[in-house]
Parts: sequence; C-alpha cells; structure tokens
Amino acid sequence: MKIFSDKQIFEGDKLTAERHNITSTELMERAGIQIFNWLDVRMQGAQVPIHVFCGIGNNGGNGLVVARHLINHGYNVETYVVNFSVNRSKDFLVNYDFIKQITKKWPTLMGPKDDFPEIGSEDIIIDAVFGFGLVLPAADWVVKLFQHFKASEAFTLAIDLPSGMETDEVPADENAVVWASHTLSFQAPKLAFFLPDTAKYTTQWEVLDVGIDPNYLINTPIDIELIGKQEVLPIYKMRGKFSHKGNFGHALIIGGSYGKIGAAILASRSALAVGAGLVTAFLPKCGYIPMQSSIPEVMVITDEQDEFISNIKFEIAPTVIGLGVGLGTTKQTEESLKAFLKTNKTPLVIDADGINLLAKNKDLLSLLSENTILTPHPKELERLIGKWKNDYEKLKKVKAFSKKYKLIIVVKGAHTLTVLKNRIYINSTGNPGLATAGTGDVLTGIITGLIAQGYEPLKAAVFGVYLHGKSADIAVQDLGFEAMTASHVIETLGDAYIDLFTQPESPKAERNEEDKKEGENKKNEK
Ligand SMILES: NC(=O)C1=CN([C@@H]2O[C@H](COP(=O)(O)OP(=O)(O)OC[C@H]3O[C@@H](n4cnc5c(N)ncnc54)[C@H](O)[C@@H]3O)[C@@H](O)[C@H]2O)[C@@H](O)CC1
Ligand SMILES: [K+]
Repeated sequence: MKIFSDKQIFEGDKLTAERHNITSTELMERAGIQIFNWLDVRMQGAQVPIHVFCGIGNNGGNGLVVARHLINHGYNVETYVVNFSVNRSKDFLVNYDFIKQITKKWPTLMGPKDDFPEIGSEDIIIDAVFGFGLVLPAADWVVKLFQHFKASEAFTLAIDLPSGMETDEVPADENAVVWASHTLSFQAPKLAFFLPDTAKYTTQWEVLDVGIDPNYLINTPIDIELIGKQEVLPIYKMRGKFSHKGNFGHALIIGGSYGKIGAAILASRSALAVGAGLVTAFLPKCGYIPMQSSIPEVMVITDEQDEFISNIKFEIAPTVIGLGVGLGTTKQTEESLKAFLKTNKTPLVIDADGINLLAKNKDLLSLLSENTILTPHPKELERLIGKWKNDYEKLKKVKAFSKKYKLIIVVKGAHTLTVLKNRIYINSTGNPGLATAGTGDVLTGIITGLIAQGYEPLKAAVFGVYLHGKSADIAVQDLGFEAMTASHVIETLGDAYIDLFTQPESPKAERNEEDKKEGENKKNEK
C-alpha cells in the first residue's frame, strides 16, 4: 500500500475536485459520511454521549460533518469548536453554518478561559481538533484539553490523525498529543503509525477511502510503501515443472565460532527451508560435527582454526553469501574478513558480527558491491551510522548511508524497514514473539536463500522480511509469544508460502468491506 505524504493527499484532493467537477465541500461531505457510517455500523443508534471536538481548519470541518450526520440520525451528540484561532477554513465555515441550520443552535465555542465539559469513561470522543495542518506549538489550554481527553479514558476516535501528532517529527511533549483509541486515516496510513516513537498515539488505525481520484493514486510516485500480501505476491517466483536444484542456486553461509555454531545452523536451515537449491556452510572446525549432524542437507567447509574463522577460503562458486552470524570479532577473523572483501565478487547479505566488523572498519564499506544487504538490529545500526535523536532522524541517516554506499539496509524492529536510498518498505507481518534469540540468523538465511533462487537483492530483502514475519505469525498461533523460538519460525516457513495463496489479505480488510456494505444497506433502508 502506498503511503502518501500530506502534500500528496492535499494535491490529490484538489485535483479530484477539478477532474470530477465537484467542490471541496462535497468531498468533505463524502469523507464525513464515511466516518459517520463507520460509527453508525458499530453503534447501531446507541445513546452513548458522543463529544465531537472540532478545530477551525479542515480537520474541524470533517468533525462538523460527522457531528451533523450523527445528530440527524438521532445520536446523543455535543459539538464543540476548539476556538484556538480566528483563521477558519472555508469548508469549516460552510459546515459551521450547516450544523446551525440542522440544530438551530451554534456548537459550543471553547476558549482558553472556559471549563472543559465532563466526559465519562463510557462516552465517546471524536477528535477533529488538528489534522496535518498543525503548526506548533498548540496553545496551553488546547494541550490541557488533550490531557482532559486522556484522563477521561473515553474511547477516542481520531479523524485523519491524532491531534498534535506531526507527520515528520516526533512530538517533543507527549501530553500535547491526543492518545487515540482508533484513527481513521485519510486514504493512506501515516508513517508515524509504524515508528516506535509515535505508534503509541493510536491503539489501532484504519484507512478511510475519502474518494481521491484513483488515477491520481495509481500514478503518483511515492517513497514509502507498506508491504502486505498484495505487494509480495507479484515478487513470488513460481517453480517450473522441469526445474532442478541447479535452478535454485547455491547459498554459502559464512559464520559461527566456538559457542555460536547454532547461529550458522539456523541461517543454513533457513536458507534451505526458503528454497535454496544447495547450501554450504563455512565454519571453524568445531562447527563441523554439530552442523553435519543437525542438518544432513547442508555441506560443510571448515576453516583451518578450531574455534573461529581465520581465513575465508573456498573452492566453490556460490550464488550468494550470507555472512556474519555467530562470527565473533577476533583479530584473525577481522583480518580474514578484510582480505575476503577485497576480492569477493559474490552478492552478500551481512548480519551481526559481520556488521560489527564493518562498523569498526568503515573503509571496508566502500568495498561492498552495489545492493549488498545489511540487516542490523538497533545496536548494530547505531555502530554503523551513529546515534540518532528520534525515529525520523534515524530514517534520514539510514537513507543517507544507503545512498552513500549504495547498500540495502534492513532496519530490524517491530515494523522492519527495508531502505534503499530514498525508498522505504515498511513490513506489516511479525509479532513480539520474534524478540528471541536467533530470529535474526533466520532472517539472514531466508534472504540469502531467496537471492540464491534468483530473487533480486531488494525483492529478496522485502519478501524475506515479509515471509519471516508471516512465518512467526503462523507459529505464534500454536505457541504463543513466549514459547516461540527461532527454530519454530523456520518450521512454519512452508505455511508462510502457502498462506500467500490461501488466506485473505487480513481479517481487518475483510471486516471493512463488510462494514461498508452493511452501512450502505442501512442507508438504503432509511
Ligand atoms: N475530503 C476531505 O474531507 C479532506 C479533508 N482533509 C482534512 O484536512 C486536514 C488538514 O486541514 P487543514 O490544512 O485545514 O489543517 P488542520 O485542520 O489540521 O488545521 C488546523 C488549522 O489551524 C491552524 N493552526 C494549526 N496549528 C495551529 C496553532 N498551533 N495555533 C493556531 N492555529 C493553528 C492551521 O493554520 C489550520 O488552519 C486533514 O488532516 C484532514 O482532516 C484533507 O485531508 C483533504 C481531504
Ligand atoms: K484529528
């Protein structure tokens, strides 16, 4: 799913009005009806007090439309205008008049000196104070109003985005943001919903189709994409009937050291399970028996040293190399990595100590060929790019780093981000059960195994991250977050592939479709 910027949504809205010969007021009406339907389907006329708080811009205008439709349908509504400025938008003013015509009274105007209305914990708040037009700082009394919302513990539905949330910065004060229960985001989710610093401001989110011209949406290029099943299905390569193992490449895993041979075993097993034709592991001697006895399908080449890798040397010609899992950082290993990178021409996926050694020897980065994949966890990333003050700065630094060295960076986390230059792919699969030893080694093996089969590096990274998360989502259904281990994630990789073709995209998307239909049916009855 494309993630549009505020500017693109704004332009799309303007262009839709022109192309479809429709006014911005009518577009706002459509969006408001959608939000009303969303609520109406869930509330079924229940007389729960609904407090609609509107700002004075277009987000406030959206709030006024929803309030009017709720009132028209007999709901128990109180409408407030949070009157923080006299610069009201045109469509706010039109809808301000409309609501007066219906209710025969103006909404309650709230200023800095007014008391806040009482809000019960069972009530509903509709937050339409600020949308993406917020200019900081919001007035103190408005910030206090947001705290009043939070203290009430009422269900809070944010329109477009939680008021006070910015779309390109982390809020300096978390009290100056509405903590929404649910957000109906216009046309696309916001990047902020996926970042650890800002995701907390809405418990759930959903995309609301506000009717922006489909041609505009299809043809507008974006930098950020949310990766779900629809996005990875076209990447998947179907196996031909006459294919043989030679068609699926040869993955070489270089890693392991005394006490960390398991990392190389996990990566090798994952490369096989994801479909690599052949897998060889290059290990210190101590890894020979454990590897051969735990995975008979994997071939082994050993280093001269017993406990660590000291001289990366092999006679085979692998399609791709996954390097770094359990590698250790001894001086000899470091020297052998330097020597290896100077001559290596095979595509690389680098993880763990491979990244740590690169971070220690930054001059090695320029030896990496274009589209080499690095899969750092946060600490490894910090060693590579330095500290960051918040998620947006982190992204900026990752993009600059990717651009400078022409590398693909897989930033591991709750929503793993795959970054190539200015492009960001946000993964939608995975769960907290993945926060366990060895899952990173599994990811390295998966991506390496995909490249072995002929997936281009960027596609392998995006698809691999998706499969890894999906496999964990399947495994966790039987095991729960705590008991799931990295090995389980390998075992369900087959189910993750099968899921591509058997399951609907997500229960949430299904539910939305049903709701829409229900809403339409109800409207027709009225
Ligand atoms: N079809 C529709 O209904 C559409 C509705 N949209 C809505 O419009 C919103 C953006 O609307 P606006 O650009 O009017 O902005 P907002 O409604 O977010 O605006 C706030 C208004 O208050 C002013 N303001 C912002 N911060 C302030 C501060 N700290 N103190 C005093 N004044 C401040 C701004 O100048 C702006 O006029 C979106 O978030 C969305 O809700 C747009 O998404 C476009 C499509
Ligand atoms: K809002």
